[in-house]
Amino acid sequence: MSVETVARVDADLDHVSEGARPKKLLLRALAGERTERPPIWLMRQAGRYLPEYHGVREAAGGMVGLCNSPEHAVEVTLQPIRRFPLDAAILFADLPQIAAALGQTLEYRVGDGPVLSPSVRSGSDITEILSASRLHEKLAPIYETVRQLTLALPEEVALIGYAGAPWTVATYMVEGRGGGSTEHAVVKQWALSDPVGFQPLIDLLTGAIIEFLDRQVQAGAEAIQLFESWAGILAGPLFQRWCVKPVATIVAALKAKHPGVPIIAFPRGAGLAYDGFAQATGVDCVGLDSTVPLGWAAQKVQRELGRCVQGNLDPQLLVAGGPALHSETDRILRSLAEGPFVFNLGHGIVKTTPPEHVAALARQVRSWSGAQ
Ligand SMILES: Cc1c2[nH]c(c1CCC(=O)O)Cc1[nH]c(c(CCC(=O)O)c1C)Cc1[nH]c(c(CCC(=O)O)c1C)Cc1[nH]c(c(C)c1CCC(=O)O)C2
Repeated sequence: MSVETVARVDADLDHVSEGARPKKLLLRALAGERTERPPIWLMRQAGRYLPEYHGVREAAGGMVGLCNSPEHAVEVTLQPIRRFPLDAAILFADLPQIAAALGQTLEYRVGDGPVLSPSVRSGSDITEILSASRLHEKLAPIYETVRQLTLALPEEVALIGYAGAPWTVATYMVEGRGGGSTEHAVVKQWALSDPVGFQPLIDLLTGAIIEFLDRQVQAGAEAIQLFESWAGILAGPLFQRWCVKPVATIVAALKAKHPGVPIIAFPRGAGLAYDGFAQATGVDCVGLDSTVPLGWAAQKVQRELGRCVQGNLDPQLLVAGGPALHSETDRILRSLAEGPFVFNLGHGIVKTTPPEHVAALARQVRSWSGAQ
C-alpha cells in the first residue's frame, strides 16, 4: 500500500469513528483496503429485469413520475436489496433529470429511452433554454429519496448517490435523443469546431453537478458514482478537456466539502487512458468496462496508483448464466481481488437478465475467500 493510500485510509477511519459502528465493506474497499472478500453491487441493479419493478413504475405513472416520487423511488431502490445479498444500494433516479432541472423537458419514448427537448445546439440556446435558478427545487424529490433510503436500508448496506458527468449529460442535452443516438455527430461537431461556444454548457453542468452531489451527500449518500458513459467517443486533447478536466473539478470541489466521501468514476470506453484518468481526476476508484484487460488494470491502477477498481463482468454473461458466468466471475476475482476491488458489471444490467443469475453471482462473490 502506498503512503498516500495509507493516509487516505486513516483520514477516512477518523471520519467514521465518530459513530462507533464498523465501517461498511464497500467504503473500506473504496478507501483502498483489500477486504476479506470484495463488496458487490451492480450498475442498474434496480429496474425492468425484476418483475416487481413494473407495477411500481405503473403506479407512479411512468418513469418521470417514478423518479420524482420518493415513496416509489425508495421502493424500487430496495427491491434488489431484498432479493440479493448486495453490499450497496444505488439511488433510483435517472441521469437526464439534471437537464430537466436546468430547463429541458424530459420524456421517455418506447425504444428510444430518455428524450430531452428542445435540444441545446448553440450559445443562445444555453442562455435561453437553461437556468440553474430552480435547480434544487426541481431536484428536491431526489434529495428526499436519499433521506428516506438512509432510514430504510439495512445497516450493512452502503448508499451510493450519483450523477452523470458533464460530457455524458451534455451528449443527451445536445443530441436530444436517448438510446437511439450512437454516432453523437451533433455534440461532437459542436465540441470539435466551436470549443469556446461549447465550454459554457460544460461549465454550467460542472457547477450544477457539484451542487447536486453535495446535496445528495448532505441527505445521506455515503459514496458517489460519476457516470461518464460516453467517455469512449473522445480521444487525446478532447478527452482531456471535456472528460478529465470537468471530472477533476467536480472531485476537487466535493473533496473540499466532504473529504471522507469516496468517489467512483466510470469512464466507459476510455481504454488505455483509464489510469491517466484515475490519476488526473483524483477519484478513489475507477469503474472498468468489460473490455479493460484485468492484468493491466491490476498493475496500473491497483498497484502503481494504489487505487480501488470496480467491475467488470460483461452484462451479457449475466444473461447467459451457467458455467460461462461462473468461470468468468472466478477469473475476475482471481485477477482483481488481491487489491482494493469492488465487484460489479462492465455496464448496466440488461432487461432480459434472469434474476436467479444475479442471485448466483452474488452468492459466488460472497463466498470468495482468496485464490484457491
Ligand atoms: C446513460 C445513463 C442513463 N441513465 C443512467 C446512465 C448511466 C449508466 C449507463 O451508461 O447505462 C444511470 C441510471 N439509470 C437508472 C439508474 C437507477 C439506479 C440503478 O442503477 O439501479 C441509474 C444509475 C434507471 C433507469 N434509467 C432508465 C431505465 C428504464 C426506464 C423504464 O422503466 O422504462 C431505468 C430503470 C432509462 C434510461 N436512462 C438512460 C438511458 C440511455 C435509458 C434508456 C435505456 C434503457 O432503457 O435501459 C440514461
